Amino acid sequence: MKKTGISNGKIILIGEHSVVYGEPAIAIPFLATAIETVIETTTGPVILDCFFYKGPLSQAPKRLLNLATVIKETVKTLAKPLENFTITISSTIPAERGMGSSAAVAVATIRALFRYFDEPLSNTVLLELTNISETIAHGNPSGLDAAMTSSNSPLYYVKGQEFEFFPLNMTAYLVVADTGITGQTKEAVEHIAQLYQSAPKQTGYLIKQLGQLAKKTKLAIEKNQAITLGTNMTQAHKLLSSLGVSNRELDCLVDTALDSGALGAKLTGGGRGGCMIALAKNETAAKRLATDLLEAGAQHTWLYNMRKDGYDD
Ligand SMILES: C[C@@](O)(CCO)CC(=O)[O-]
Repeated sequence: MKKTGISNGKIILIGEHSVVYGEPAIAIPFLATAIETVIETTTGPVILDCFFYKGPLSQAPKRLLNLATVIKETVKTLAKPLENFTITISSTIPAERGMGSSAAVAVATIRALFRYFDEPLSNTVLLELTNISETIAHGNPSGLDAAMTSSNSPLYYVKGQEFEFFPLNMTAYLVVADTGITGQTKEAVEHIAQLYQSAPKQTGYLIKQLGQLAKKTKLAIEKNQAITLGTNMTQAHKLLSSLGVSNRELDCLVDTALDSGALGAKLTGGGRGGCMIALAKNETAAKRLATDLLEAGAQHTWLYNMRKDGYDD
């Protein structure tokens, strides 16, 4: 027997980090990237076959602790024996680039396991199990990555509140550019937590500002106001920079994007590496931006047509 589970990448448009503190965030599915987990019947111990490792699940390296734990917890939830199958994971979501790869791996694998054992999977259970993995990966996840990598509609997200999906429907393009440097989400989240302790007033102020921008951004999207969206993105990047979660490479790509006519630009995801996004008014401007970003050192770029709520390449 063979069963499959899938998930997609995600892009945070606005509100990363502040979402951990209860402020709203807006994320969009990044269907250009995906993860597929295949579970196949074999005999003997569970075998894991993925990007970093192939071998018995029980001997998986420490960097796969979140994945190994979520597999064990899922099988426990299903009350099934942890043996006699092989888990093969393939991914086009670049790892540790702020695109939600850790949550997406968990989502695809939980889905595959539930299908393999022919059990229905509720969204609540899916998100609870994914957050076990995310807690190991990030320490204090907001739940946004789990919510977005398991869905293909744009989401206005507030931790602990009901999900608010909404149509993007904007006449604009995003260019997503990968610095090629692995992001440090866990360190960045911990850094802000420490900052909150050492400078609560200043940190709280910056976090609130990010929340305000997310609220304004939702209105701008509803009114198809690309210029306002761009301005908010650039403003958010400045706030995230002040919180210490940008780095030289991200700042350089943001500056390049703005110099080359982007309506706005910012880091996306945990920061300190990973990806940035830039807003372009149309496809021609987006293609020019992508070329300039590659020349400035980006390792890879993707174009995202916000009108079609999908992507173009
Ligand atoms: C940095 C963060 O806001 C997003 C990481 O993709 C962390 C989280 O929401 O759990």
